[in-house]
Amino acid sequence: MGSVKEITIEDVNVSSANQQPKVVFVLGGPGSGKGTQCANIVEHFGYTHLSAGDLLRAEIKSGSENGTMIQNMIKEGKIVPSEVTIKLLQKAMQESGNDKFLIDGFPRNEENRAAFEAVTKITPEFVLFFDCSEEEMEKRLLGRNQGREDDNIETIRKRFKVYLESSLPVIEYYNSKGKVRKIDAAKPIDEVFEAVKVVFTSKDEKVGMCRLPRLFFISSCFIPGIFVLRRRCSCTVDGVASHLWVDAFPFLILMNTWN
Ligand SMILES: Nc1ncnc2c1ncn2[C@@H]1O[C@H](COP(=O)(O)OP(=O)(O)O)[C@@H](O)[C@H]1O
Ligand SMILES: Nc1ccn([C@@H]2O[C@H](COP(=O)(O)OP(=O)(O)O)[C@@H](O)[C@H]2O)c(=O)n1
Repeated sequence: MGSVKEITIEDVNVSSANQQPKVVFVLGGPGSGKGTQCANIVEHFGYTHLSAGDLLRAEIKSGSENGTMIQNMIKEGKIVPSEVTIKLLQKAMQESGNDKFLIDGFPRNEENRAAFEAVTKITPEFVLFFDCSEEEMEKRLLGRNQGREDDNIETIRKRFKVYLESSLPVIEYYNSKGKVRKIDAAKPIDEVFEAVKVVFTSKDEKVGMCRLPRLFFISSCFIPGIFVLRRRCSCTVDGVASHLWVDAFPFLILMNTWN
């Protein structure tokens, strides 16, 4: 742990100066489908997927000095101290070369949340919350077959308890700030992704042309039309322009609100 230098937000690779990395937290119970949907989001929307659990498991494998502690915590379904997980996340962000991140399975408790915001000064764009019943999650975890030490019924029950007691309050915190985008994760994988796509392409989340420039852009398309109409109708510029504006105004408003 001591070998990882303290990284600040300035160290994280961003596409342009003074621009904060865009972070989406992906939360939900164990087995709700976070990892599965993150893979789809990466493919369609160009994010880098950072799974806190995967980073911790890689840290165990690397033989780091924290390995045994992390392994014991995961076996017990407990939450690893924030300091460890945040350093792994920061290092992965720095090495990615991207500026858009899906942070999956983090923050898992209030300590994770507050420490991340304090250290990185990053607040998430939004929180993608996969809502699923325990019964369905248990079935999925027992059938996951990835050889995970924590996918046994005893540890699964402990993870559910930690999720209810520590992770749900974090989701509630972001909900009170209007940041939660809730997805019904009990549906089949394709249907869940359809709902996810709606979130990522909605006009509130999309990074695109903002309203005012868009209005000017659309309006400017009408200027050549005014001259064509004027020639055809041989009437004054003012006359044609006022006609056009009156007729086109509702259309322009519609275009400007449409994504
Ligand atoms: N919508 C779904 N319906 C059925 N099975 C799913 C669905 N989403 C994921 N799974 C399966 O459930 C298991 C857990 O999914 P995973 O994405 O690893 O969950 P998480 O990252 O939230 O723990 C995997 O075996 C995965 O293939
Ligand atoms: N922020 C995090 C994320 C995971 N973890 C640990 O890693 C385990 C597995 O997390 P995960 O996100 O890979 O898997 P799921 O429990 O979501 O299926 C958790 O049960 C915790 O023990 C943690 O301590 N802190």
